[in-house]
This record gives sequence, structure tokens and C-alpha cells, in this order.
Amino acid sequence: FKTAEAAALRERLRCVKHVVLVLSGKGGVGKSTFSAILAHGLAADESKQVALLDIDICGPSIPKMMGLEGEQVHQSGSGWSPVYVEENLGVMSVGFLLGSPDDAVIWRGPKKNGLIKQFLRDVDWGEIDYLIIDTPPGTSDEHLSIVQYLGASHVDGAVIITTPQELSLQDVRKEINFCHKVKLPIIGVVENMSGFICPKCKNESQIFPPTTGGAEKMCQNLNVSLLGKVPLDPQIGKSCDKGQSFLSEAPESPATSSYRNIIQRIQEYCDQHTQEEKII
Ligand SMILES: Nc1ncnc2c1ncn2[C@@H]1O[C@H](COP(=O)(O)OP(=O)(O)OP(=O)(O)O)[C@@H](O)[C@H]1O
Ligand code: SF4
Repeated sequence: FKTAEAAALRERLRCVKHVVLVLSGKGGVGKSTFSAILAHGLAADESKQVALLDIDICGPSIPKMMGLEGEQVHQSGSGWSPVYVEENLGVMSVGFLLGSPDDAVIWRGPKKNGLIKQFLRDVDWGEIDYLIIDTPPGTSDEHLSIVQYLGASHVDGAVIITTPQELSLQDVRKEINFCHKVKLPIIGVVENMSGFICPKCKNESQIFPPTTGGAEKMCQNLNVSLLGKVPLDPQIGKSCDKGQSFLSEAPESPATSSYRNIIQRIQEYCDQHTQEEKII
């Protein structure tokens, strides 16, 4: 990582108040959905500028979820311009660079890392309050590159998404170890698809009965925060498929109130992080 590149990246990051990485051990647990909803939730405060960066190179799903399918990246004098969903919500995705979603499979290690570096360095977000980064599932070279490029100390922290299933929880342990190894702070864990609340009688059923106490127990054992549990709600997928914000489409849903609580906790964590930095 050359000094000139590092300097260019630092310059970009100076305009970014908070950086949150969204991680998951396994694919399909709802990481991209969470990143999209987090971005919408933070941008509900019009005084905040929010950026959502999708570097899930093998399966960029953010363009569709944000209603931006078919959009392309535009180059300006000061870098790549994000695509705006709202005035205060900009999105950049590798999906904007691909002709078809199937093109992603041809990206190989060094090329992927080069692209990630470019994404972090060359996107002209302007002044932003929150940069949410949707990463690929697992802990791969890409994650190491991201942390290396950003510098762990420039990231407020990571949010790890899991389901209550034991296999998913085992992978979360690996994610947590990874974070410790690279000194990336952990904001907390979100247990997604955690039970189903019947829309008629409001009865809660466990779809994936946790055998070992679920994320709650794991978080206690590993001394990390459980930010909250999001129940299964079929409306989440429907809203995302339409590129709409689930939070505004289903304001009364129990999943919306869980998301809102979790988003608030992330905001509080970030505020606290800034204060601690200021004290130092
Ligand atoms: N709480 C939920 N209730 C119901 N469906 C959900 C919930 N969370 C996510 N989903 C659905 O699960 C599917 C997988 O979600 P998503 O694409 O966000 O996963 P992911 O972890 O980002 O996967 P990958 O990293 O492999 O792209 C989607 O169809 C999404 O709509
Ligand atoms: S009994 Fe309750 S939870 Fe079961 S289907 Fe009927 S309304 Fe839904």
C-alpha cells in the first residue's frame, strides 16, 4: 500500500464522520437487507448525509434493494459520483460497474482488491456523517484489504448479522475473532430472522429453534453486545424487491421497531465513539 495512495484515502476519509462495516459469517442471512435498511433509517434524519457502499463483489444486491437497478457509475473531475436515492442518501455499488450480475464471477483476488481500493479512494461522497459498508459474507482477503486500506482506527466499528441457527452462529465466532485480530471494534451482533410474529394473532413462533441459546447466549459468552433481534417478516423481501424502504412501507411492523431500536443503538455507539476520540 503506497504512501501516496494512503494519503489520498486519508484525505477522502477526512470528510467522513463515521464508518460502519456490516459483516456476516454466512451468505443469505440478511446482511445486505440490513445495510440498506440501516442507510434508510439513518437518512430519515434529513440533517445527516448518509453513504452506502456495496463491495459485495460476488453478489451485489444493493442496487436492486435501493431501487437503482441499471444505474451506472459516472466519472467526475473529483472521482466517481455516487447515485442518489434521496438528497442525503448516496449509493455506490460494484453492481453499477457490471453489465450483468453474472459478470461478478470473473473478478479474481488481486482485481477485487484493486477495485475495493478504488471504491474507497475514488468515490466523491462530499461531506458525510455515516458511511455504511456492505461487505461480502465470511472473512476473506477482501475484508483484510478493507480494514488495511481504511485503517482499523478510522472505522467506528462492525455490525455482525447472523440468524439463530447454530451454523450461522459458529461463523459469527469466526467473524468476532477476525475483528479482534485486526483490532476492529465490534458495535454488536444482530440476530436476524429471529422467530416469526403472526400478523393476525401476534403470536411468536421460533422457526429455527436455537439449540445453544442463540445469539444472546453467544454474545454473553464472548462479551459482545447483542444489538437486537429482527423477526421474519415477508414484507421485508417485498419492499426490498421493489427498491422501497421497509421502514416507511411497514411502520407498524414489529420488525420495523426492532430495526429502529438497533439503528438508534448504532447511532449512540457512533456518537460515543466521536466523544471518546475527542477526549483522546
Ligand atoms: N427479517 C427478515 N425477514 C424475512 N426475510 C428476510 C429478512 N431479512 C432478510 N430477508 C430476506 O432474505 C434474503 C437474503 O437477504 P440478503 O440478500 O440481505 O442476505 P445477505 O446476507 O446479504 O446475502 P449475501 O451476502 O449472500 O448477498 C432476501 O430475500 C431478503 O429479502
Ligand atoms: S394461530 Fe395465530 S399464528 Fe397461527 S396462523 Fe393463526 S393467526 Fe397466525
